[in-house]
Amino acid sequence: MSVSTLLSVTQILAGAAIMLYSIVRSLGIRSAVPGTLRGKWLTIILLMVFFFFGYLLFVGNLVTGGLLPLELVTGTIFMGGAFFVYGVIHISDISIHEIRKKSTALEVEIAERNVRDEQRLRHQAGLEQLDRCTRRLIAAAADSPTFLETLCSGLRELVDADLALVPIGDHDGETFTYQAALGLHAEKVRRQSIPIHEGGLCGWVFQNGETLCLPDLQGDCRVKQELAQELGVTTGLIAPLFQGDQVIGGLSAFRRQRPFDATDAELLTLFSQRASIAYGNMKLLESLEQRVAERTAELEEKNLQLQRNQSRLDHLAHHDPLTDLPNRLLCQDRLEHAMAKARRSGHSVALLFLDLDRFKKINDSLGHAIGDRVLCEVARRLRGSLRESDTVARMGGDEFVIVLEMLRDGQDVSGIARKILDQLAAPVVIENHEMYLTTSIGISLHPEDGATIDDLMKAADVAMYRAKDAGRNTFQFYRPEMNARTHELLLLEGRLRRAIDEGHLVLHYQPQFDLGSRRLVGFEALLRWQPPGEPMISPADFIPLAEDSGLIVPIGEWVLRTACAQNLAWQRQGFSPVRMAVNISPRQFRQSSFIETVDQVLRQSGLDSGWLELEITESCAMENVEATIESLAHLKKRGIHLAIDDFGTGFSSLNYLKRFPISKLKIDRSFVRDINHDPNDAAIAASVIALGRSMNLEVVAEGVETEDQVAFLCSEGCRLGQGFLMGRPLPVDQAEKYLQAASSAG
Ligand SMILES: Nc1nc2c(ncn2[C@@H]2O[C@@H]3COP(=O)(O)O[C@H]4[C@@H](O)[C@H](n5cnc6c(=O)[nH]c(N)nc65)O[C@@H]4COP(=O)(O)O[C@H]3[C@H]2O)c(=O)[nH]1
Repeated sequence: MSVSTLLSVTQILAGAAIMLYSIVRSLGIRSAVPGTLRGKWLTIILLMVFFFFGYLLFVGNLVTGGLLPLELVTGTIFMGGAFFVYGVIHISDISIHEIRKKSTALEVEIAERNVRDEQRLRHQAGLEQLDRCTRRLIAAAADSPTFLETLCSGLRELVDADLALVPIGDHDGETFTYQAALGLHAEKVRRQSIPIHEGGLCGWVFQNGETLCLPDLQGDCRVKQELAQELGVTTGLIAPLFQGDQVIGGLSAFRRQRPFDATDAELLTLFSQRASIAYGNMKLLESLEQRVAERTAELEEKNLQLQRNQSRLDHLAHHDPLTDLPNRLLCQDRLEHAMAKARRSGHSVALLFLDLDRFKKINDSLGHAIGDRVLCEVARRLRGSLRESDTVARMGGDEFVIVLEMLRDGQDVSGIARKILDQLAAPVVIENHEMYLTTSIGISLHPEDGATIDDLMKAADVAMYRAKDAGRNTFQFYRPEMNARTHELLLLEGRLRRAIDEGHLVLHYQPQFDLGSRRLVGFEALLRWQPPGEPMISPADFIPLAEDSGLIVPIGEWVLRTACAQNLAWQRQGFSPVRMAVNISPRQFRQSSFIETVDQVLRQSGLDSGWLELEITESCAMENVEATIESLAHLKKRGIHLAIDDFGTGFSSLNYLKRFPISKLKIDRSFVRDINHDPNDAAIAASVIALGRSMNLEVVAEGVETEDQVAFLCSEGCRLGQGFLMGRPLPVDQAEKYLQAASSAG
């Protein structure tokens, strides 16, 4: 066999083997072709070369008529065909494999891309949800509870949790409380306080301040397994809430299925960051609001206080602080309204002016504290006697005013005035002191007695003085002629002032005797007002006026000076010295300069103080007893004699009497007058005499007009007397006759 035949046979056999292999492989047997042949393009090019070469050989053979042996051509063609078959089969095999491979890779890629897309979508949706939740949070930032509830519901929606919890750290720093809880068994944990170190996942976040995603709770030591089982949750996610660097709470979410993943964790982290800021803002707002609320409350309280103070001030401005009755201001206001109403309705208004009789004595003898309580009691009784619509006001001191509205006639007023007198008649008992009060009431009516407040007040005042003149404890309606009397008094005051300046005042002297021996023992200086060409004016008519106007002070000093000078003059004329008694008015006695005045008068006149006797009335002595005792002591120290005048008419307390450094009591002439006819007067006179004797005091009976009176007085042991029987008050020249008689009698 030739080489070419051998080559052809070999080619045919190799081609057949390759074809067989390719066919078998194409039937499913894995290719054992070396990897280098697997290159698709290389295989096709090789096939094309072999096939083309074979074709050229074949065509060349045909054309040239057989340049090459047929076997070689056939073998080459067969070989090329085999390779072609192999190539085709192998390429298709390679392509299918590659396609399969690529398709798998593509599937994986598509799956991955889907997952990524899904995650991106979920992330995107989560972000949108996050924005919505954040907006809701900001909108809900009114107060902590609302905020935390909104936060919790946002958390639940954001990560689709079955249970959402918002633990917030407590003030103690040791515990936290589930301030909000939503979802599965939320009520079990809501408002529960738990120590941080026992707080499971929530406790963990307080300690670590990080987001923690636990796809599977089971077996994790940070989780309270029993609780997780009880709640039926399998996966958890928690993120911290911060304020500055400090963890102040957390957002925790749990699900029963579908483990939480990184997207959830990322969303929750973002949400917790925003929630931290919103929570901080809310807290700031809350504290601001609280401060505003506190400040507002403080201001409201201050405003209230201001209003209370204002109304208290208003009240004080219009009420008497002692009795809480309306004061003068409010009274005038009410009177004005009442008058306006009366003008419209045709009714009358009555104004009652009340002045308590002798209230000063209570005040002076029992002290101001008791005096004040008496005034309160009077206020209470007055208020109780009248209708609610009537006004009772205190004008000051012991003066009260009553305004009665809508009256038909004066008859109504008389009834009310009587009722008031009756009400006040009941004794007032304060601290064991039983006091009997009376009052004098002056009444004026509108429109009859005055069109203005001033006129009405003046009219009621004038009527009140007439009630006093009429014996007190009564009421008087104003009458126009009363004004004339007031006018008269005003004129009198003017004239008295002129009388002092022009020397129209003179002293008369009334002798005082020893009733037994009828020996002259002294004189009492008595003031007289002698206007030129007019009848003499009685001291009883002008002394009260002088007392009220204060003129009594200069007048009294003049009397003292004149009486001392006269007594010394008589002594210098050679008459036997006698004592000169001078009346001292209460106002004069209360002058702080009184002792000084007496000293000065004695010094200037040169009269020995032992020949001067000062008389103060019983009521004057009892006004401010301690001051009286002190003044009397000073006078006594100077050797001046002291006598209590009008004894028996006042309310002397024996306790005080024995403390007065006096030497004489003068029985008031009202008791002496009926001494022989009225057993009461006789008893009083006898008692005063006995009292004087027991206290080692001289007793002088005033107003002795009959021998019977002398006999009675002597029988009771009264040594001294003064009266028309033995001598009237006389001018100097006539008084001297008594001195002459006494001197000549030796
Ligand atoms: N019916 C009657 N009356 C008699 C009798 N004996 C004396 N009198 C009057 O009784 C008054 C005695 O004076 P008095 O009690 O101190 O009462 C005095 C005294 O309180 C006061 N008074 C008089 N002069 C002064 C004075 O210089 N200063 C002060 N402060 N008061 C004076 O005026 C009051 C009245 O003085 P007078 O009118 O002078 O009235 C005198 C006198 O005239 C009598 O037998 N029958």
